[in-house]
Amino acid sequence: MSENEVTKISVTGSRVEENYDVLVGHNLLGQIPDILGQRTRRILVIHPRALRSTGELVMEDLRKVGFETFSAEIPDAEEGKHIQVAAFCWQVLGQNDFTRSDAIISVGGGAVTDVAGFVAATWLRGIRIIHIPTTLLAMVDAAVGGKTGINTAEGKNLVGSFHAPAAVLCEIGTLRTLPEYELLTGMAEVIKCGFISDTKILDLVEENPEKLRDSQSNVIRELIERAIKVKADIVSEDFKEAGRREFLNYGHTFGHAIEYNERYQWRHGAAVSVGMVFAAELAAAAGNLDESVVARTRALCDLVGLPTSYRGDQWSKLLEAMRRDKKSRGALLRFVVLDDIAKPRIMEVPDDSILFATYLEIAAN
Ligand SMILES: NC(=O)c1ccc[n+]([C@@H]2O[C@H](COP(=O)([O-])OP(=O)(O)OC[C@H]3O[C@@H](n4cnc5c(N)ncnc54)[C@H](O)[C@@H]3O)[C@@H](O)[C@H]2O)c1
Ligand SMILES: O=C(O)C(=O)C[C@@H](O)[C@H](O)[C@H](O)COP(=O)(O)O
Ligand SMILES: [Zn+2]
Repeated sequence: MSENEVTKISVTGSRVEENYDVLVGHNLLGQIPDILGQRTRRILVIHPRALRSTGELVMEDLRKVGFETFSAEIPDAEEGKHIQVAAFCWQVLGQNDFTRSDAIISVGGGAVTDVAGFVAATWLRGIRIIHIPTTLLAMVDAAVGGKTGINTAEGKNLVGSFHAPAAVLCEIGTLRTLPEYELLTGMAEVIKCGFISDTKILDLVEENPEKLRDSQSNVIRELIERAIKVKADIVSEDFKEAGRREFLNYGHTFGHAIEYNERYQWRHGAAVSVGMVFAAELAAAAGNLDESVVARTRALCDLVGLPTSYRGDQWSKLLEAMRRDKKSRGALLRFVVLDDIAKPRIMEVPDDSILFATYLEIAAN
């Protein structure tokens, strides 16, 4: 594929507002006027400080084609996924008379697309948002499926809504400034898509370890597109997570508990990496997954430089956090597990003892 080619991956939900395109490539901002249409006058660009200059470039481009622009600079990473940050954005929208024909653009990683998406979902009960994800993780996952959310004192992503974006513009060039560790944590969600659906992703990662640190490589581009296709396909079928969408939560029950327990000092992708090893060990302990898949999970995460173990003295706190997972039903914990690669299913765990035994498998000494 030539570097300048733009790839379009469509999400095709059952309702009109659940249909949108994810574009991957370079120089995509020119698409914005067509996506928003002629009635849009005002655009709020939400970004963290680290993306200030990118946000300014986006606003400059928008002004040139006649939009009135405003910006909301928000705290970095998980600090941004807070109700007070949403309230600050609502204030900017209110003070500048944003109407239902106006729009928001998010510029940043998954934390920004999550909170900006939540602001868009709630302002006037819903206005349009275009995501410009600037991390690998946000390109392949956070910006794509219309899940928006903020954290509360009790847990991760406990408040949010489903609100599809008008479009997602994955400008590959924005990854040039992304620190290497952030690129690699994004690989956790890419590998997740490999385990739940597209085996070729796992082969590509294993065969090209040296390319994984080069955000502009053809391998990263192919991984981005394959992971987006996995997510777009699932979201098209089950936008509001009534069934198959739960598979996108592979590795997240334990992963979110780590993030919460670490007060968000661990990156999401790093926590999901340990969570995938936990889920693989759980399925193996239940006698449903071959040990070779557990070993492959550990080897892939190791290859990418992602963690595969966690502190061994935190069980009761982790279990308490996992009870608040959205897949729980009453006292019943539910995990996404694999019967094999690309064969995910839900496992209901009525008894904590198998979970504790699994915890011992991933506990660091
Ligand atoms: N809604 C969903 O479906 C979904 C899916 C996956 C993850 N998430 C959420 O996404 C968040 C994790 O996203 P993330 O890993 O992108 O982390 P992040 O948004 O915290 O960004 C990581 C860091 O990279 C910096 N950064 C971002 N882009 C940059 C760039 N181009 N150059 C330099 N620095 C840059 C950010 O400022 C931040 O410090 C979590 O909150 C997770 O819950 C949501
Ligand atoms: O899109 C989904 O659905 C996912 O589960 C994708 C996950 O990677 C993502 O981290 C999501 O935010 C987790 O959602 P939650 O419902 O467990 O909060
Ligand atoms: Zn995730």
